[in-house]
Amino acid sequence: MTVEAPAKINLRLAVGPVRADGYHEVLTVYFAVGIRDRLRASAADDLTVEVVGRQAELVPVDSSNLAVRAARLLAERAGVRAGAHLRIDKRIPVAGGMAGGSADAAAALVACDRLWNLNLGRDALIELGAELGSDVPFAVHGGVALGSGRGERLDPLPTRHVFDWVLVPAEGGLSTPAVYAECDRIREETGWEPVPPRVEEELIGALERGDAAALGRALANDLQPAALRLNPALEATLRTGRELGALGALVSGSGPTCAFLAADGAHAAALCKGFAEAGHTAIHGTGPAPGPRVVDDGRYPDEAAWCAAFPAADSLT
Ligand SMILES: C[C@](O)(CO)[C@H](O)COP(=O)(O)OP(=O)(O)OC[C@H]1O[C@@H](n2ccc(N)nc2=O)[C@H](O)[C@@H]1O
Ligand SMILES: Nc1ncnc2c1ncn2[C@@H]1O[C@H](COP(=O)(O)OP(=O)(O)OP(=O)(O)O)[C@@H](O)[C@H]1O
Repeated sequence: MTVEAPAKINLRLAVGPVRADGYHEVLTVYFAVGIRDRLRASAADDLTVEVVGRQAELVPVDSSNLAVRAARLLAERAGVRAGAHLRIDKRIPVAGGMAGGSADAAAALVACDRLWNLNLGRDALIELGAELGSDVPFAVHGGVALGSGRGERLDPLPTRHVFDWVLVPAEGGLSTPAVYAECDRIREETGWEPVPPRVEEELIGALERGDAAALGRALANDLQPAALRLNPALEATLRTGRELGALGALVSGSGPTCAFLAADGAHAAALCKGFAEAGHTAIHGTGPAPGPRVVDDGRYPDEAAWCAAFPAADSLT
């Protein structure tokens, strides 16, 4: 059973006050982008994991792996034996703010649900996902959605439009708790008055209309100042993208991956070329991408529909 699951960008990440449970109240526009990890689950007596691919050496292969935790939780709740060997092929930057671990957890939920013939359905898997991490429910959901609470409560935001992104991973990762803590420190220093998080109408309207220029102007991330303070080199990456003509530029989630919005596929290819000349790796990804999909022989079962909905091929420069 092989499943591919996409990465995410937060088009808007509004961070409110810290709650009693230590999490921050957020309002965020999640957007699934077509850079995917692939997870194969095969029948086995115990639960084991191996990781191959980009930055595989940075991913734990013990019980702390988020995909292993997901499979174990699913087995517990369904009352079945947790028997599976998981093989993860990483392409999503690790600790990059693109929810790679959450994508693997979502892929494991979908793959093991099939492998163990549970047929729990997507809503039940989304609910289980919330126990694994704030981003996991969206990783199961895919597409575009408004996330609230600590990010786990989802309202779909349907859009018929495809957007082209250029993602620039950074050297090293950033720890999500460390970035939220830095955000708190900055707020304390600057005397921030707690306000509930909100998402601006301009961004929702631009998404609905497929207006990439307006969407580019509306992108915003409240964690960005914190990510920039922890990794000042990102400032230059964002500047390079703007100088190359990106419609919008921001740090993705807790960073350090930077996301740049392009007008179309050709513009994205030109931005990738510009970044490569400036010495950066750049990845072209389109979206909104559907959530985790079972793949068979490397092809999506409904590939014709998939290609019609998401015409531009995702490519690695
Ligand atoms: C930055 C984002 O990726 C934006 O979507 C998410 O907020 C992070 O989601 P995630 O990686 O799934 O994070 P979790 O595993 O739920 O939480 C990790 C840590 O991040 C911090 N955290 C996370 C989510 C949230 N709403 N407030 C927080 O303060 C907490 O310190 C928490 O202990
Ligand atoms: N399957 C997994 N893939 C990647 N990292 C994992 C996985 N399981 C556990 N981890 C650990 O989780 C840490 C965060 O990884 P991840 O790639 O999910 O970060 P992230 O993309 O910044 O997360 P988010 O965007 O949800 O905040 C890694 O440093 C790694 O040690």
